[in-house]
Amino acid sequence: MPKHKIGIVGATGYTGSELVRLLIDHPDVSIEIITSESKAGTSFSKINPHFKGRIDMKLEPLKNLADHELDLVFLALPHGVSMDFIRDWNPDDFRVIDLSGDFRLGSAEEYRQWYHKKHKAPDLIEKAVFGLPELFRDQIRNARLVANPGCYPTSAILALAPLIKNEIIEPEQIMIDSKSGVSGAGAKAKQQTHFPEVFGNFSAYGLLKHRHTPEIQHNLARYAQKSTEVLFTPHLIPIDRGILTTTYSTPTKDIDKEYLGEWYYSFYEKEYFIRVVDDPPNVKHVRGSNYCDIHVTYDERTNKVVTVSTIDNLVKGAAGQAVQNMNLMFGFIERSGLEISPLSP
Ligand SMILES: NC(=O)C1=CN([C@@H]2O[C@H](COP(=O)(O)OP(=O)(O)OC[C@H]3O[C@@H](n4cnc5c(N)ncnc54)[C@H](OP(=O)(O)O)[C@@H]3O)[C@@H](O)[C@H]2O)C=CC1
Ligand SMILES: CC(=O)N[C@@H](CCC(=O)OP(=O)(O)O)C(=O)O
Repeated sequence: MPKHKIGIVGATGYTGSELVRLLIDHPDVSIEIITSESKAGTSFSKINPHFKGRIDMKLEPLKNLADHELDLVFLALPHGVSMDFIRDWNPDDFRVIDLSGDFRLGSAEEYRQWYHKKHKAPDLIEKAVFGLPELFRDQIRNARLVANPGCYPTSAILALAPLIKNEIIEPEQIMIDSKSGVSGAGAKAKQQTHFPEVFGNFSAYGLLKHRHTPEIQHNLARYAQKSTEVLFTPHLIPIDRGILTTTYSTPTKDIDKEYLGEWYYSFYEKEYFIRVVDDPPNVKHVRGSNYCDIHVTYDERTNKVVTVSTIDNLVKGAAGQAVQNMNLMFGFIERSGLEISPLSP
């Protein structure tokens, strides 16, 4: 079978480079074009010397996309920039997986409220499918536009879905506390992510107003068909990649700890990338891989269900999940190109 032709827009960024890393070894696709505006004309391996001899192709400007007959384009662009591209896109030309947050929420109004910008392609919001394969697999298969989830929402939604689906917890009293490595903030230099600011430091940010709050609420509600409310606090920690998320929720009924563990095992039994684990996982257990490790327990003293989950923000939290979505959209084996063992220690 001829290989499917793909393009990666924003290939100089962290998630774009990670897409290149995963897709050069994918058996069923060929990378036809990788783009950058600032580094167009430069070879990819010149910017990323670890790819020398692996992928030396030149970065091209976005406008060259039209010179290629593509089956699918990954957009690894900042939010706000993605919707400019998608606004002018003809869905009959190629399918799109957007790694930004532009199409993950429920409406243009919600987008304006949390992103503080007017949405430029509001009619496409409803047509986009939230690309969390474990929960929305059937819709992803037929989608022309997939909104790849944010990294924090991936770790939180996967940890909470079994509890919400089976009405084990109150869906409107959920606390979520997440910690992320610095690559979550992207490759562009910013003061908050500058080495002297981050090294030896640990800080909370985006308190009460981080845009992943509605993303988690909206997509959990969409999955479980009930309204949810979460209080989400992200933190920046001095590691390069990885996210650890802890959730606290109140049970709706008496809880049997053993039943809880068994329910998680059975809920994710067929999911290759979800590992339900007996002890709290750490970020090195998933580093470089597409796994999400999840631990669940119950505290009788405070009557709270607690989950701890970990992902690599650039893989299951971004590029790996995008490849998993592409595999579904093209009818490939879902884990094709993603059977990567974690790098720990
Ligand atoms: N980092 C992470 O862990 C995660 C990121 N995401 C999302 O994925 C997307 C990409 O993130 P990330 O890779 O971290 O970001 P980076 O800042 O590392 O990279 C952004 C890329 O976008 C390109 N770009 C920036 N502005 C423009 C523009 N105006 N026109 C065209 N190209 C532009 C840059 O190319 P150049 O400057 O070379 O032209 C660069 O290749 C974002 O929406 C982010 O929120 C989602 C989940 C996790
Ligand atoms: C550490 C850090 O800064 N993380 C990013 C989240 C990365 C991500 O998933 O962002 P999108 O929703 O924009 O795709 C942040 O909090 O903005």
